[in-house]
This record gives sequence, structure tokens and C-alpha cells, in this order.
Amino acid sequence: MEVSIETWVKKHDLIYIGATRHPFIHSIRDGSVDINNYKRWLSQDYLFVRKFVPFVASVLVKACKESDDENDMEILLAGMASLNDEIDWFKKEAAKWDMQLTGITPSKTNQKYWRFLESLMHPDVSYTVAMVALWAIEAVYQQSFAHCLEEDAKTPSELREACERWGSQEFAQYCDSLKKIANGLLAKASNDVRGKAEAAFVEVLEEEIEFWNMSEGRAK
Ligand SMILES: Cc1ncc(CN)c(N)n1
Repeated sequence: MEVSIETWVKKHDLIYIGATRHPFIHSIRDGSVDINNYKRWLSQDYLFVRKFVPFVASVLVKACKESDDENDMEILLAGMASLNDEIDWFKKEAAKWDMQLTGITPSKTNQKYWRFLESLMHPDVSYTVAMVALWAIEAVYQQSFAHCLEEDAKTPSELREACERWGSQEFAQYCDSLKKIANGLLAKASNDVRGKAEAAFVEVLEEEIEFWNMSEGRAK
């Protein structure tokens, strides 16, 4: 049976929609967002991104060891560079809202997501599994924030920059490159690795939903 990211998106459509069309995203899109929720998301996501960087670095290390396509390294390196910009953006955005990014207490939801990222950084986790997870993590943000930039969206002007970070064409292309790598790896993977990759895909979606819930103050 053919296995690809697209078949899993269809198979797990309810949870995929749950992650990419979350009420928090709807609230940004229709302009009803409680700005305290946005600020909670901003500060917790800043902490998340600082943990996400070593995870992406670990995927890069796996690519160096396991990939037979040298383009993978360039794509992942560009992703790392954009995370550098992302960290700067969080600092600027926090200053815009008069927020401090030092001394924030990580939420339980965030800490759980970090533990999941750490589990994926283990050398025993295959490049295929880690790449599928990386694609899913980035794709949820791309799909979510692109939705807030559609023509009929009423996204508040002061939140548009945040949406453009992940909703841009450039970020969509990066996600597409990750998806192509992941699909290529899945085509060659054993059933065992495919099973683990599918489980990682679903877990990313669950973690992302919990992250949005936490941003809305509906989870710790
Ligand atoms: C929780 C979460 N997921 C994904 C992304 C996109 N890098 C993010 N910044 N934060």
C-alpha cells in the first residue's frame, strides 16, 4: 500500500483539522481574539521555539548521517536560519506589547511538548520519523496562520505580522520541501518505521491542539 503524508492527512482528518483550524486561530481570523490569549501564546511559543531549535539541529545531524540527498542539508540549514530570525521576531513582538520574555514559567503543556521533542532527538529515532514530525510541526503553523491571511479574514492589523511569519508563501515552500523529503523517505521505509512515523505525526497534531488550548487558557 502506498504511504504518504497526504494519505495520513486524509486518514486523520479530524485531528488534522483540529490542529490547523483551532478556535484560537478562528479568533485571530475573525478579529475576536482576546489579546491576553495572544500574549500567552507569544510568551509560551518563544520558550517552545528555543527548544525547537535543538530538535531541528538533531534532524540536521540525522540528515548528515542517513540522507542520500545532499539538498536535505541545505533545506534544513535554511530552516535553522529562519528560526534565528524567528527568535529575534519574538523579542521584537514582545517589546511591541510591552512584555518581558525573561523569567517566564513554562506551562505544563509546553513542558510535555518539549519532552516529546526530546524523545525524537534520540539517536535511535530514524531520520524518517524525525522528518515527518518536523514537517507536521511546521505545517500546522503554516496552515493555521495562512488561514488568517485569506481575503475574507478580519485579522487585526497588529497581529498580521505574526500571521505573515508562518502564513507566507516562503514558509509554505519550506514546508513543501520538508514534505517532499518526508514522502521520499517514507517510500523507502520499513513498515516498522512507517508505523512510528504515523504515530509521531498524530502525536504532533495532539500536542499542537493542546498548545492552542493552553494559549486560550483552557489548559495549564
Ligand atoms: C507550538 C509550535 N508549533 C510550531 C511552530 C512553528 N515553528 C511553533 N513556533 N510553535
